Amino acid sequence: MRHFDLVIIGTGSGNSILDPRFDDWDVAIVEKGVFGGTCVNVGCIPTKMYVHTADLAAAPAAGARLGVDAELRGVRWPEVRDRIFGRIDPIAEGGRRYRAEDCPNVTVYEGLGRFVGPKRFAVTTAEGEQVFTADRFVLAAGGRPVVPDVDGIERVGYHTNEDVMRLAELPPRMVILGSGFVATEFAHVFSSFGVDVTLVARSDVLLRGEDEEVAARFTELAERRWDVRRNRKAVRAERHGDVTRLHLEGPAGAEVVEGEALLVAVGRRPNSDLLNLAATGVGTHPDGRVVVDCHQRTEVDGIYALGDLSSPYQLKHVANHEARVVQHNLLHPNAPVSTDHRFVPHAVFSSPQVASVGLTEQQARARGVRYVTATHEYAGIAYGWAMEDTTGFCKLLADPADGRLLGAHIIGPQAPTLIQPLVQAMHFGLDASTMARGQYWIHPAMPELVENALLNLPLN
Ligand SMILES: Cc1cc2nc3c(=O)[nH]c(=O)nc-3n(C[C@H](O)[C@H](O)[C@H](O)COP(=O)(O)OP(=O)(O)OC[C@H]3O[C@@H](n4cnc5c(N)ncnc54)[C@H](O)[C@@H]3O)c2cc1C
Ligand SMILES: NC(=O)c1ccc[n+]([C@@H]2O[C@H](COP(=O)([O-])OP(=O)(O)OC[C@H]3O[C@@H](n4cnc5c(N)ncnc54)[C@H](O)[C@@H]3O)[C@@H](O)[C@H]2O)c1
Repeated sequence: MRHFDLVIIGTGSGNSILDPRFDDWDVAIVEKGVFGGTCVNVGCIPTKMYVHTADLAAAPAAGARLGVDAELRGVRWPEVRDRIFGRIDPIAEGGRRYRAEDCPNVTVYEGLGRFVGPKRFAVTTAEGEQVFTADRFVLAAGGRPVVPDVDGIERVGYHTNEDVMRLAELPPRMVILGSGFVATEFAHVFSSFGVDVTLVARSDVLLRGEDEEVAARFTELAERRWDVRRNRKAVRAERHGDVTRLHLEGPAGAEVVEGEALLVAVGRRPNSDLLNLAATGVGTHPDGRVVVDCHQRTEVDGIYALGDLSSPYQLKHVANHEARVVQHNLLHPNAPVSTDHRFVPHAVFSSPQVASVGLTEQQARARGVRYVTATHEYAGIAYGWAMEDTTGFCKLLADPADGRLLGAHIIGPQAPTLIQPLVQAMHFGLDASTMARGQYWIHPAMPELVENALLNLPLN
């Protein structure tokens, strides 16, 4: 039986571990699907290529308020789709070819893999079952969309992020089940392209993980744009010809929403259940995440895990960071480094955009943390006037004792870019007053939003 120095399961973030320092290691890479994983193929990259295109499609409608009468004449969906995947698909194929043909120390196994004993792994490939052992494993098997338990849903031909970006044509109407990142980003994309979107939320607000004021503002704005059904439970799905009907239960009783397409976006679960981890003794949390310590080590010596398989964050920048930690710890097991998950930011590329880092106000309250808070609106800065923005704001929470930031939340144009200096301040322990007063802020640029929010904090 073949024995490797290292086996990597999953070619998303796991594939980035191998660099020239591993050239004298005998390595196997296992992939059941498309090379490159979620981010490049069905996640971050294509969605943001669609979001940018959607922002352009939505711009004419936004111009009227400013006295510019532009018109959207159409969106050439097949062209948009083929442009995007014309860039994406060759990356996956190139990545596969590089590992399979140009890396002499790497053996690629294409197929579903699982443990069949302690540090013993089997892959079902086109050539049959391959079984091998290794000293070290990196589990980077990611996650997959959750499909809720709704009667009939398997029969109606629902979509997920894995196929909705490749639709043959735009449907006239789309029902989106869910109200988080994926639901609100695709609602923006498809509605900007002219699709009538109905969003079905189980919760009272959309983006319920955000700071309460941000979630409330986002929900209010979403209701102006989409048909939003909140506090609804989907109970049954059925297909009539080209139309999918989703039966809901809500505060006002039973109702039905319908569309030519149904997109399911109710969260993702780790792929740990595919790996038969019990055979090698790797443990999982009740939600399926692989248990790791601060060095990304599982409970079994020599087996590491990273990314969506083990992380509560399900974000690519977190998976990348963890992959770098695993890379170091494979090379230097006696001097391991730890992951730093203190200030993990995220952004939702919907419309409006949302970005956040650190504690929300409801978390600060629940944890009994002492905090002061301040808000500044885009309408209160010069560039916000230029845009005639009336809905966006930046909200900060800070520690009254030392002025350090505890949390930052932005809803509005360029939020994912505007938040970055606040992420930096939190990481490097910069207090709000020094950050606001100790540097120039370009006038009249958008970061003046952050400057003013910092100055508004009631600190000594
Ligand atoms: C629609 C969407 C948009 C997103 N946008 C963003 C964004 O803008 N910013 C952001 O930070 N994050 C975003 N994310 C999240 C981000 O994509 C993930 O956090 C990240 O890609 C996880 O990387 P990973 O390496 O852990 O897993 P993956 O990239 O999912 O890689 C896991 C790989 O393992 C393979 N695999 C699984 N099980 C097995 C097995 N048993 N045998 C063999 N192979 C196996 C899979 O086929 C897959 O290729 C988005 C996610 C989605 C769904
Ligand atoms: N911009 C980004 O960084 C980005 C974009 C997309 C996805 N992601 C990552 O992918 C993960 C998955 O995204 P997601 O949007 O699928 O999950 P999510 O956790 O963001 O949102 C899922 C939503 O679905 C709701 N829900 C759960 N079950 C439901 C049901 N049966 N019916 C109706 N609603 C239900 C939940 O209340 C929740 O609000 C995210 O948590 C995020 O980490 C990130």
